Amino acid sequence: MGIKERALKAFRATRGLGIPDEEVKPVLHDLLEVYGYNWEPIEAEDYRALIDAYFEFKENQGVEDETEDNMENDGSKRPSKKLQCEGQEDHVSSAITNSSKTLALKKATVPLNTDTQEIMESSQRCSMDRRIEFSSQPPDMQLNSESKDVISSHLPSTDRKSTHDRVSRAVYFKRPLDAHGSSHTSKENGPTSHCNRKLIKPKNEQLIGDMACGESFPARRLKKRASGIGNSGRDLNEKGKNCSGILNSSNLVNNQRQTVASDQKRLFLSISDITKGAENVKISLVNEFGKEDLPKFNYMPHNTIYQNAYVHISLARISDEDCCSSCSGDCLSLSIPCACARETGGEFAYTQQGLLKEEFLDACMSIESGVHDRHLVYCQDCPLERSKNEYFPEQCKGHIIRKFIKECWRKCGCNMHCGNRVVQRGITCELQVFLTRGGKGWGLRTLQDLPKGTFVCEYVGEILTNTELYERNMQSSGSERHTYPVTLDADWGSEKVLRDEEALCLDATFFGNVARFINHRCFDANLTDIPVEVETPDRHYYHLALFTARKVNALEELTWDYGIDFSDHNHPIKAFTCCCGSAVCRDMKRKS
Ligand SMILES: C[S@@+](CC[C@H](N)C(=O)[O-])C[C@H]1O[C@@H](n2cnc3c(N)ncnc32)[C@H](O)[C@@H]1O
Repeated sequence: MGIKERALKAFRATRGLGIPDEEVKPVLHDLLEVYGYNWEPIEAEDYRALIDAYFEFKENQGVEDETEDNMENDGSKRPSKKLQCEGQEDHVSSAITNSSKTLALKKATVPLNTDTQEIMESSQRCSMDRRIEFSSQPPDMQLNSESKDVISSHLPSTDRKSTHDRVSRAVYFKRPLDAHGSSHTSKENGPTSHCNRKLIKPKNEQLIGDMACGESFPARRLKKRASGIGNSGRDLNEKGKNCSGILNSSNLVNNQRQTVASDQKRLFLSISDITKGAENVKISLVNEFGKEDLPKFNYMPHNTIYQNAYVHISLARISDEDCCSSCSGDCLSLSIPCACARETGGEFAYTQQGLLKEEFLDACMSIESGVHDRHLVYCQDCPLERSKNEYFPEQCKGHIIRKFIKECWRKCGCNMHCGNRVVQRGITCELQVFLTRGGKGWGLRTLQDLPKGTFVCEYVGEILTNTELYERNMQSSGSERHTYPVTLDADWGSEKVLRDEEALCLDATFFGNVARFINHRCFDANLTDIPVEVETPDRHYYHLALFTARKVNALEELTWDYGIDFSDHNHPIKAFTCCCGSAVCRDMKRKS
């Protein structure tokens, strides 16, 4: 592997912990010097030595700053830095001092070059006369074998006011359904008063407050080098035990790692993989503020039926018209779109690069925004309305007729690398759950630049009938309102009569994937959701895939317009006060 590639991999690893590249670069420089430009000890154990050196550096930097101030004032000695965590102090500095694994870094002889190229150059300049004292063993940052799962140990304490969506997608509702069968009347020219969105071209969101790692460690070059960067030999597990319930209340999965830094009494909590190995990629979680409990849910990479939902998956149900059995290889290389593409409106939705075609994406977004024709259908016997009561006193507000993507599947003759199989292959982007600022709780961000049309993840949850969701909501107390259900109503406009067990939603409250962390943004969200048919032609069940609506930069929060009508005061469930920060926020209450 080339040096550039190695440096990039190192940045990727530290980015996963919310550490900005600019800050880790000088540390990497120093470490390379220390290890005689041998990358192996740096790369070992997921860059443990580098991560530890970085946090050591941050601590020492703080100590240095304090010392310099103190010495200027009264000439006193450097105070020992103590870990402070929710009111408790942990004498980390003594652990560092007493450690037999002290790494004495010699002062950097290379200038503060901070780009990869410079790291390459200095790496190539490797000289042999460096006198280094260090232990080859990186510190043990891993939690012990008692550790299991921190995710399931805490309930989120964020203000989880109940939300709703009166139109379709992200519907937050609770209403009983006790009748079977429905008929729909298309009223495409009917009123579109509620939630009547205009098409607003998504533009770069201002990153106010949500680039958490950038804020915690300001992106500035490190002017001072710590004299004692390196292995501390500190026992983070011990520290964890001293650090309130967050770390000791549960067992952690072996490969999950928590880092606690005493940076101005701030708790820096990090979990390396909330998916517990269930996805193709690891998805980390960081909390730099220390004021939030961990989310409590079970990570699940695929939708799963809770109980009564009717989702019939069988090869026999897939007719010849619903698959491309005579294809082979990659369907995208065909001159004539295959049968699956014909289901997607006569052409493939994806490009050779695996992105959503711009025209397809724009068409989907314009349908949702209603800039052209909103394609609403109003049910005469809406599954949500069937049992009108105090929870749903109004008439059906209409459902958007949406464009579907149809992916190739098992009965098709093509292979798994076929370009018409994107969503079914799962998450490939580098994502991170982080604690947002400004009242939104946890959020999701990308750690890499994402071009427009990138598949990010699907919205995964328990498949519930609307009745089951209603019953769930009835059982939950006011403070535990479910705020994660999404109605699968993209095909409710068809002539098909929907039985209760076919009127479905996805609830990610207890079981779900990373999409449950995606916050709402009015109008100009950077993600959009598109229904995807994969394993069954029955469109009352489908996958809800989230794609980038524009180019999204690394570290930007990923957002999705839930479609909430904040002005609908009649709705039984009060929407949350929107803190999306969009210039076109629909929550007038918030604006005023
Ligand atoms: C699907 S969850 C998103 C993840 C959530 N922030 C968390 O901490 O788990 C939806 C909930 O997040 C919060 N939320 C999402 N978007 C918001 C926004 N723009 N303003 C305020 N709260 C928001 C609301 O409490 C909402 O009920």
